Amino acid sequence: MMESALTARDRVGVQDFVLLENHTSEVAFIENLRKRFKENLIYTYIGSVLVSMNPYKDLEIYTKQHMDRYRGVNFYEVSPHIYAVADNAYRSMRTERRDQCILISGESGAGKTEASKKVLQYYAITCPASEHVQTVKDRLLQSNPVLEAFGNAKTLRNDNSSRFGKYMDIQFDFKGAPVGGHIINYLLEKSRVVHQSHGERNFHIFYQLIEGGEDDLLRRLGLEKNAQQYQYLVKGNCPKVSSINDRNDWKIVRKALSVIGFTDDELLNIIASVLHLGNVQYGGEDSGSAYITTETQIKYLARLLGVDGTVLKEALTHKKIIAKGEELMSPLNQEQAASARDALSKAIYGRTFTWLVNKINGSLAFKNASVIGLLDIYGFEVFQNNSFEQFCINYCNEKLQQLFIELTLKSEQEEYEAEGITWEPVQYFNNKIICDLVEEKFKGIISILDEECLRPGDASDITFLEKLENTVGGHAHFLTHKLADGKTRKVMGREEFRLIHYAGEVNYNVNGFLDKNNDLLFRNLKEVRAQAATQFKNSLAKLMEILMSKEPSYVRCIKPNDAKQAGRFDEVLIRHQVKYLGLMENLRVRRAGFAYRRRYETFLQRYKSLCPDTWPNWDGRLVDGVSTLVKHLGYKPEEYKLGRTKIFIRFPKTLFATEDALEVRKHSLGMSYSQKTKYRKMRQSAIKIQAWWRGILACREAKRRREAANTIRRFIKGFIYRHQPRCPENEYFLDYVRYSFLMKLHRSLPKTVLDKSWPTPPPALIEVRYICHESVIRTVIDSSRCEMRDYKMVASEIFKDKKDNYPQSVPKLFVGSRLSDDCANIIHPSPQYAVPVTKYDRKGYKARNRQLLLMANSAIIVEEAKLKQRIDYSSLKGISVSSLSDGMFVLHVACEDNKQKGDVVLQSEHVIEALTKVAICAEKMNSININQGSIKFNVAQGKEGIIDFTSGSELLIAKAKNGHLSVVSTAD
Ligand SMILES: Nc1ncnc2c1ncn2[C@@H]1O[C@H](COP(=O)(O)OP(=O)(O)OP(=O)(O)O)[C@@H](O)[C@H]1O
Repeated sequence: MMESALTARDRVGVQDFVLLENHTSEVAFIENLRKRFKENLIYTYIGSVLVSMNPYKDLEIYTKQHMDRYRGVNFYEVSPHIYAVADNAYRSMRTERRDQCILISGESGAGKTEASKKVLQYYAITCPASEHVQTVKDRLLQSNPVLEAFGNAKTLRNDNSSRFGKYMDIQFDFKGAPVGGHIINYLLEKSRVVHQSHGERNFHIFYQLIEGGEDDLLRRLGLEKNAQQYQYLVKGNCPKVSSINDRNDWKIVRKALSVIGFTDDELLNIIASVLHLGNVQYGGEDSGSAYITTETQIKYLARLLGVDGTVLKEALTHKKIIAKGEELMSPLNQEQAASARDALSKAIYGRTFTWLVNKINGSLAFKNASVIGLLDIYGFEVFQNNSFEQFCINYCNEKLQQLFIELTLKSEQEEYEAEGITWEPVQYFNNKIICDLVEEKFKGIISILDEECLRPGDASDITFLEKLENTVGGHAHFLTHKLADGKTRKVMGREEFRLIHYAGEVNYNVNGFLDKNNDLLFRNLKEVRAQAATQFKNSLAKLMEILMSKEPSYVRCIKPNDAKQAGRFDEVLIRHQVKYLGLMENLRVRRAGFAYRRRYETFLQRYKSLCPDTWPNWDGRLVDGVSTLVKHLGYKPEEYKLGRTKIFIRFPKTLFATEDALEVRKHSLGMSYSQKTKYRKMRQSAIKIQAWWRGILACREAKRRREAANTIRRFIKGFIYRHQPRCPENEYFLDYVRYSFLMKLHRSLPKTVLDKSWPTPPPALIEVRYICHESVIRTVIDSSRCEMRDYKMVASEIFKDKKDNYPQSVPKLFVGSRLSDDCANIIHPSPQYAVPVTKYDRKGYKARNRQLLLMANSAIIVEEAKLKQRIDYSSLKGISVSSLSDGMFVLHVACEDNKQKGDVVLQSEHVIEALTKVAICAEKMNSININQGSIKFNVAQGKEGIIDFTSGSELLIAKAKNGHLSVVSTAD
């Protein structure tokens, strides 16, 4: 639980930044990140935002056990994790029936793709499934390697960098099973197809095909098994990367393509065509016109693309112009032809990518579903030289920040309203002003760019810059070299304009702005140009619309160093990202009012021991309990507010003080319950023995005084009658013997209940026998404890990591009998064990007065008010139970036995214990099925019933609309 981790806050930091005392201090923020990173705690919250540090090493935190730990539990009960975000979104979608989205941002290499993969895996493994669903799950998971092959590349910053923004919808049916998906791609970095910087590569698929492609295939495509042969693959001088195995990846991609349903080789023809296009070379005529010198390439291209070679040649050396209303083909010079060729390559690749995404969407399509969207998009990018791409990416981030602020403020405001707490205005920077500067109609930068492309005359990047100066020159967030003061001029180029984004200043070089992303070929140049940025603006607007309609969760990824090294915390780099991710602004908005809020029951449960009025239990209204508690703790009125269902605490220090007080209190409570019980038992037996001893002593004294004269005679007579029942003749003698025995016992009284060294009592003494009897009982209890320990081992084998409420059963004793909590059942082992249970029928009706009795070596008897149902161990065929934390279980009974009335559906508070005992008594340890989703069972006369299990906030057992028995289990 979040609160319990606070005790170690000095060492491991706080797991929610809202608990930082000085929440406006960037230094404190970074220090907290550092502490946690050092302890491999890569996840930290800012309220409900997850901050994730890339560990650059495999941490053991993504196992099935981890997934189980996060299933159906409250966000704050477990340590921060991407699974908590995934689970929270899933549960909100299920319970509130609202579409969700998870926005993952961060700079290249910060771990966005890994995070979205973890979310997908979480759903693939933990969500219920059917056979049909399995295919969809496979397709969803397999779409990843395909998209990565075509959309990812090795860059200097990340060996597997996504070179496109991705929004993916995962669609779930009414049962919560993933049944479909939909992907939208943004901003594919097409320029990479034709050019790569030093140390970088083209998209993975090219190398995979060349390295891994079968000989036949390569022959058909006219390719050689050598990446060095291809102009488009040699620019970065980096064909091989140690962390990438192209040959293996090829196999994975081929398999994934077939799972998604790509059977034809059309796709590979296109990939090969791009490589051939790259090798098309030009010569120059005297007139300056370009001609093609590489005929082989044209031959392959014509075949692979299914076009006429002559037409293709003309298209690669000419452009279409319209002169005096007539279409004419005008020859290109060598340089123009080369760029036309590259533009064609980019266009082909870009369209293939979109086609691929559409095809994947087709294979995943599903209607009428609830949706969780995953947006994985580059964070703010600031390089030495920033161009059109950075402009688009940063604009996108600006919009996402605007959305974040709007939605966080909105949800804070809504929560305050729902709780009846007055909203206090929050001071924050609203970046709408920057969004407007970029996107406003007619006056915004994008509109000006469109206009410049369309206007007649010689428009250029520089005229665009001038136009910007004239139109938005006075804007507070815009600057150019010309408009800047002397100092700023020194750090700005003449071809640059500066935008003061929410995250900081960025200078953009206008060079190429007009040309970027344009298909130069086959189409009217200006028409196409004019759409470039607007298209992006529109698709971004659509994305914002999609996101606005959903409830968002945020994951902010941070890269700890540029060297891709584990354990290295580069403070400068991290500070930079904290700034560009807007994390301090996030924190400010989240901390504007109250740092901490919890539901009354949770708060009271945790801290009730700190106030005598609320400890051990509070019987009144929860709000009054909390109010009494915090008053007792001395909270000042300005430190907290009580809402309808929650307490709001303004400062972390108030919570810390409470948590520290709890720690002290726990120590003072000291003695555990079991120690106390043991002590009490020992004390009781000592008192009993001492009382006897005192009585006997008094008796002896009296007798001595009264019968001194007869002592010897009585003693002898007593000895003679010693084997007789107590009578006047042996009374004196027996008392003496008893006295001596008890004296001996008194001198060496056993120190613990476990001590078995009781002296043998004289046979005739009833009282002493009783004492010994007790000792025997204790011995039996002890041995039964050993037996219970063995039972615990069996329980662990059956349930550990398989059933959610197994961990809760671990500290609880498995007692001999839960009905009569004394020793009777142990001494008279019939029934051997008894466990209280509730019996349910198919429709969810309960039977009353029930107990499950396990008879030694024979049968299970479910006793009810009117009838007993007996199940012989031999007819018990198996046991089914869900993997969640409910207490339902089904005893499957052989149907050929006519005496039986079908399977028995039971529920127990002590389900782990009950099933362990049943399994052991009936020797069915291997016949317990732990199911996810649902359990089928037989009802009398061959009818069938189904129990569906889901997790939710309240335990509920009821008949569902579909006739099934629906069990909603809670986390605890
Ligand atoms: N949670 C993690 N555990 C272990 N390693 C990780 C984790 N997250 C990221 N990494 C490592 O960091 C590398 C880069 O991560 P990833 O590809 O997810 O970054 P990204 O933010 O998607 O980058 P880009 O924007 O360039 O695509 C991964 O290949 C992996 O080696």
